[in-house]
Amino acid sequence: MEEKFWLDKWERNDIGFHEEMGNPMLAKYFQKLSLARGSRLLLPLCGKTGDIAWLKSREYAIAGVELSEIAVQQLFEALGLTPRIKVINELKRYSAENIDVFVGDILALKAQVLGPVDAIYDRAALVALPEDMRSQYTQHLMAITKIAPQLLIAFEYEQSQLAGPPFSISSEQVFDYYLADYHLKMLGSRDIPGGLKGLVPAREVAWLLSRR
Ligand SMILES: C[S@@+](CC[C@H](N)C(=O)[O-])C[C@H]1O[C@@H](n2cnc3c(N)ncnc32)[C@H](O)[C@@H]1O
Repeated sequence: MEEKFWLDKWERNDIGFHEEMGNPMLAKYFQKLSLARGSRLLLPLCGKTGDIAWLKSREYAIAGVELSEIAVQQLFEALGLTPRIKVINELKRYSAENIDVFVGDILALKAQVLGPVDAIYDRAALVALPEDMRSQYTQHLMAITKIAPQLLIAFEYEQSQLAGPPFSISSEQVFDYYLADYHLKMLGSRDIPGGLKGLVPAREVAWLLSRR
């Protein structure tokens, strides 16, 4: 997907993927990451997800990365936080207590700029990227986090029935991207009520990725 595709979506407020109240699978499976309070989580391609408020209210620290500055402004507004804003090379960093969100392409985020993270929470990030970008994304994500454990939430559906994004990610694809570096466990799945975009039967699948 071109950057413009996503920036235009945020301009038009065409954000059907956004879950104001957060994702139910986060609440269900978060404890599988076994993180101590105060741990820092990276949310790649974070949009303005309600998951951030859920995590912050439980005293976890957040690092997010998002292309759209509109999304990041709206996120800080929703959290009731006034950001400190700093330009760091091609990125902008919006920060407040226990939260840093980088505005720009995740591929431009370097490990030293991100800082240490204890885990990754990927909801609708891997599935947002077309196949030809995914290996670069997964390799980069592992490189900047030293292969931090992940809770990954992906969609599975019959790809021929709908053009992504979100794209369908099969178990085989999850293995292809991550099996060399992580132990993979499918934690569970749920049918999307009414189907994806109300059109195609689909399920949301939660995976736990633990460093080998
Ligand atoms: C499907 S949305 C998911 C957002 C969020 N994870 C959620 O659950 O609501 C994908 C998001 O990734 C952002 N995005 C797409 N490509 C990106 C990139 N290369 N770097 C950073 N963010 C990106 C888009 O602007 C969009 O907000």
